[in-house]
Amino acid sequence: MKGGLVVNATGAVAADVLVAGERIAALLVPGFPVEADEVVDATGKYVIPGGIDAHTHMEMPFGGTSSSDTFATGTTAAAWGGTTTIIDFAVQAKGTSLLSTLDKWHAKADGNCAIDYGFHMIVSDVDDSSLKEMASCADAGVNTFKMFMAYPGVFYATDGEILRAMRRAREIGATIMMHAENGIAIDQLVAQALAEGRTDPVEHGLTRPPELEGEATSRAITLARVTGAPLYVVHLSAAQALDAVTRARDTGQNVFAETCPQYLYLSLEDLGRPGFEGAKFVASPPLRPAAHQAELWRGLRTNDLSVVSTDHCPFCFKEQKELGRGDFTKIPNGIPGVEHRIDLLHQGVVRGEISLERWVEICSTTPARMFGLHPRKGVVAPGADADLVVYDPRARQTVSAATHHMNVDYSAYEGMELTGRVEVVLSRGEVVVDGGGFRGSVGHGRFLTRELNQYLR
Ligand SMILES: NC(=O)NCCC(=O)O
Ligand SMILES: [Zn+2]
Ligand SMILES: [Zn+2]
Repeated sequence: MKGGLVVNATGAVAADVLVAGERIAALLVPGFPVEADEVVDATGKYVIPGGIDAHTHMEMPFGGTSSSDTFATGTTAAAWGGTTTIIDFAVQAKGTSLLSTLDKWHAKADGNCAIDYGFHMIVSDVDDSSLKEMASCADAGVNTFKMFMAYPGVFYATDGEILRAMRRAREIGATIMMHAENGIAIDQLVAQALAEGRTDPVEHGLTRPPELEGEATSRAITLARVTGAPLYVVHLSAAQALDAVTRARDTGQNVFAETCPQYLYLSLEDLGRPGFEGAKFVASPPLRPAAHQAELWRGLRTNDLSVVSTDHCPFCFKEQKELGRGDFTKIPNGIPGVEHRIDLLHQGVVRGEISLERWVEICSTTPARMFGLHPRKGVVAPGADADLVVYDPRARQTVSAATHHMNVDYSAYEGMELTGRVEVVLSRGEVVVDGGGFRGSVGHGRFLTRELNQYLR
């Protein structure tokens, strides 16, 4: 790979990148003579480590349907967008074991991914047997466990259950990931809305106010402090929640948080689009009033938000979001985005919200460290996997469902004009995307057993 500007979280340098097999062999002074079978011209472009999307939901069962990307289609779309690793959520169905859940997710994903992948585990039953099995999951390379303070009757865990799981996480060196919304209070607001005949998609946002995300985030932080467990707050959307994370981090507590592109670029106004259009934007936590966005960008700059993941959870507008016409509570929750995270965050660089290095850090390096993949992933350096992206910072593109590769019939970012585009993508040394074409193969992606959170060492 010749002529590019190699951008790592630690700095940018003009260098040629020599790949041998699946790994990066050397960074060379530009033009240093070397024999190579194939040369990728990166002149005038950035060479960055492949993106790591630490929060996706492929083929995820939800409300009687399933998210519309399979591991094959979703990981292919991710590759198009410069993401070379995903970490997806295995979902424990109530009454089943964590290890059988892992088997189930392996059966879906193994041999079907175009890029490398790992799993987190959603714990739905907090009982003696699940708590015991958390250690076996960690041994199997899955040491991050998501819990929900929302969705009573489905995934919801009580404070007592959260406390127990956190104690166990602390014991085995695992991290608890939290969906922090006060689901009990939300259910009351939802019941009131339905009783008053308020059924449109915008009600999804109005019945999940940001204060209830702030409250749940504070509570999760308190429980984590009491148990000494590290906490990773997923899909943080509200300024109130960010305040709580900032305060905890200022005291030195091991609290980390991610946000998602939808919370940086979309707002409650989108949920309120005319007719049933708003259903395209239903996810939990909901999109917030636009004023929250500046706070989230601030959090990304100050590292109070450490990671940007997509929470990619696509449901087709025509057949799946439709399930909630006339009752917003039945709209499957989730927004597609795995293909556009790198490009959307690059707009932050273009607008001066974040530096070039910070873009790489939040999209690749920190997720690699947070989820035990560094230095194999997340860095352009000798010895690392040759997961590389040649990024053209000056190309222009318009996002559209007509041209995206995700298996979903709409784009939440339809018509958005972006500066910058992924040009070439390598996954472990194989060219998987080259200009206008996909050259990868489903089945190339390997399961990644993950080590401990490297911020805790
Ligand atoms: N976020 C969302 O609405 N759907 C995916 C499941 C989750 O992350 O809570
Ligand atoms: Zn969640
Ligand atoms: Zn999610």
